[in-house]
Amino acid sequence: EAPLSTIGAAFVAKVLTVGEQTVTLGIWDTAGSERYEAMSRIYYRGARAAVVCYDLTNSSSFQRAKFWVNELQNCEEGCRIYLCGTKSDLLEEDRRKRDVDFHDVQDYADEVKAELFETSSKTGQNVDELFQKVAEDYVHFTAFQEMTEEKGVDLGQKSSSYLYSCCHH
Ligand SMILES: Nc1nc2c(ncn2[C@@H]2O[C@H](COP(=O)(O)OP(=O)(O)OP(=O)(O)O)[C@@H](O)[C@H]2O)c(=O)[nH]1
Repeated sequence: EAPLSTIGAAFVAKVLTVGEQTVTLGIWDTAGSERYEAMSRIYYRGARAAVVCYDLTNSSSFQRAKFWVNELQNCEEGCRIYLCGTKSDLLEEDRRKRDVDFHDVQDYADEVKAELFETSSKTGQNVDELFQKVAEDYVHFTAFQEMTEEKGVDLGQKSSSYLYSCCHH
């Protein structure tokens, strides 16, 4: 069956483990099309991470992904960006289907300080790895930053309540 287009956004929570901690990611799947542009903004406001997807077999989708990366960089300081090339299964079938060069995207990712993953929702390739990285980065960078900046935690103290309040144990 053909999947339906996203109208507005869909939400899913994903629970992951990073070391000793359990992290619950709240994931909004927003529509990438121009038609819903204004609506998508509502959902990524305040986001700590954004997975910007493009189709590896369609170079214009990568141009569109760059638009969203710019948006995020301009509007959401503190939002980590993950570039996600989709449909990698099609490239395994036929390499000639690749329309977006891996190294070009890697250079761009370095430039905008984004991570890069090539995934397939059909085979599941690299999907868990992508979300695991999002959760790990959240724990390593964002949670720590928020804990020190917003709560003014004394770094000399061994434990803080912030991580406990934002992550389940
Ligand atoms: N072969 C293959 N096809 C895929 C993959 N992911 C999505 N597709 C196909 O690509 C088309 C679009 O997929 P969607 O997941 O609806 O794409 P989207 O960008 O979320 O679309 P909107 O919800 O309208 O924003 C569908 O026909 C899917 O079957 C994949 O990993 N491999």
